Amino acid sequence: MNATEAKTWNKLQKHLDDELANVRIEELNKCDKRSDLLSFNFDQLLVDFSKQKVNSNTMQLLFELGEELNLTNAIKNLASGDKVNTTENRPALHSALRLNPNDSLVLDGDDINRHVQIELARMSKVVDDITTGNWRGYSGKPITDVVNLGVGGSDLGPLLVCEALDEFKEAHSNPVDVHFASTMDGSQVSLLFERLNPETTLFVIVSKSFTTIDTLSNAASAKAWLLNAFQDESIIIKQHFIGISVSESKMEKWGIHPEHQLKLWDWVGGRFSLWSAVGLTIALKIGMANFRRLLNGANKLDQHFFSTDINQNIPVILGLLGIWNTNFLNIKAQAILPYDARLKYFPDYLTQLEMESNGKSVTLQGERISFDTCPILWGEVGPNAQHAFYQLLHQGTRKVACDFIAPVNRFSTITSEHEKSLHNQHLLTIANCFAQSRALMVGGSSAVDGGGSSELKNHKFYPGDQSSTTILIPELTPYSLGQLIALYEHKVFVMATIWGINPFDQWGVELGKLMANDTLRELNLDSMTMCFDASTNYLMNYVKSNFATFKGVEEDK
Ligand SMILES: O=P(O)(O)OC[C@H]1O[C@H](O)[C@H](O)[C@@H](O)[C@@H]1O
Repeated sequence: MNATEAKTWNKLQKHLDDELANVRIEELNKCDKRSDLLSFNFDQLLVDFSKQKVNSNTMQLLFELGEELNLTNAIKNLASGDKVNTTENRPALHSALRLNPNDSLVLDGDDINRHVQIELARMSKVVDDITTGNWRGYSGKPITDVVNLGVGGSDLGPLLVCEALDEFKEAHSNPVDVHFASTMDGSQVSLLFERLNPETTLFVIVSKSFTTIDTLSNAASAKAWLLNAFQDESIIIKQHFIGISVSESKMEKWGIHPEHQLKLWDWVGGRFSLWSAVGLTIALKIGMANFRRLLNGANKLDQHFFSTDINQNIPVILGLLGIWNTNFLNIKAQAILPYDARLKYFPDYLTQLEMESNGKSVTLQGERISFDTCPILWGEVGPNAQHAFYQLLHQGTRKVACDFIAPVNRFSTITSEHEKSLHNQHLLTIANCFAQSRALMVGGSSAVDGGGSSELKNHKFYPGDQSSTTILIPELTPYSLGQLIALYEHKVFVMATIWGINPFDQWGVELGKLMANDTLRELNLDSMTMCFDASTNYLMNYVKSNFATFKGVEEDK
């Protein structure tokens, strides 16, 4: 059944028109009992939905919509390894990557947790080898720097977690610095080549498919850079490259030594893969024990998602409210606003997670859909965004749903003046977080109204009534971060289920890649042999005829 054909869909529309269309969120918050209905506490998470434009009837109807569209069943199917990724005919079992070591999950007669645990043990050995100084570069020196070469899901997850958990850096006997290079343009690797020492640099080629040109071109440049320093290719590849992929044969073909190949499985989507060996750089930075804590946090949230009734299920509610905002309140944009600079990559991570998963317009049955799916999602560290795009949130013409995210405790050990000052900075940040969500809700003009004529007052008027959710964690730790990420993973699935789309494929990224092949071939020719469209022809001819150096160079074999 198409979402809009659900009886409850129409009921929700009617409920909005009858009960809420002319009610401001601020009005709804005049009831003290609101938090009983809309604030949810689970383990490390406090999720407060009370600044959403809903009342108890809305919630009831949203749960009914979930029932009508078989949400509980869909969750069960996801958890048990059904082939929910229908266009690729496979399960989506990222939750299996964070099972407890003694759990079992049988798929096609095979306990897949056994494979997961074996791979984690292999990953742990690699971490040990590197961080104890056993792993040596070509000249016999221990590794000092590890570069993650990957893009999309093979970059954003590890990057987010490494940046967020920098304070959990483990004191190894041979500590290493981790770096990330993703872009195909070579800018990032070229900077690293200037800074790093080839003797002590190890590259981790992370690519689920091991065909992604962005990553393979960075890897080729890395290999060339190393060979420039030391000419024995077999030693360079063996001692300076690790591969992480589903495809052992492709890693093999590239030359990755079998012991330096770490594996994931095709039932892990790229943007859900940080929990696997794809998280090697995370484990190198924070240690295997902390990596396990990250998995445990996510696992705890999985258990909540898989076993809690939908009316108490936090990812379900987050997803259902996403549907309400998108399809009923007509809110087409979602801002992610962490009030902690350690979470600076969280908006980028969620941009891929949500937009690549749910940026779809075809149902699971292959029919075009007639309603909106994933909103445009973006974000920035909240306090900085206050000085950048909050103007639009407060006074623009568009509705934007906002997620405010903050750890409650920070800088709480106070033994010196500067720590006291840092602690106060944290309180200031939390005050801003709460004040901004409130200002977005209540709006008004009085507080900043300096008087003057009525025309002048307009520019000081804040319409308010912007919907937001506030998510608090006690503090940012591997465990709480695991829960936070898993919360959004499951929210994405909930929204996809209601919309009836497949969140686990990404066919939309293929066309541009194909076209880039022809384009590159033509750019390498002296004159064009193919006719593209007028605009592209013009651009191609412009660069070819005006920039003499603009052509490919033969790479040394
Ligand atoms: O891990 P890889 O196979 O190299 O894929 C890297 C990324 O590129 C693809 O084009 C997809 O858009 C992403 O979902 C994926 O994470």
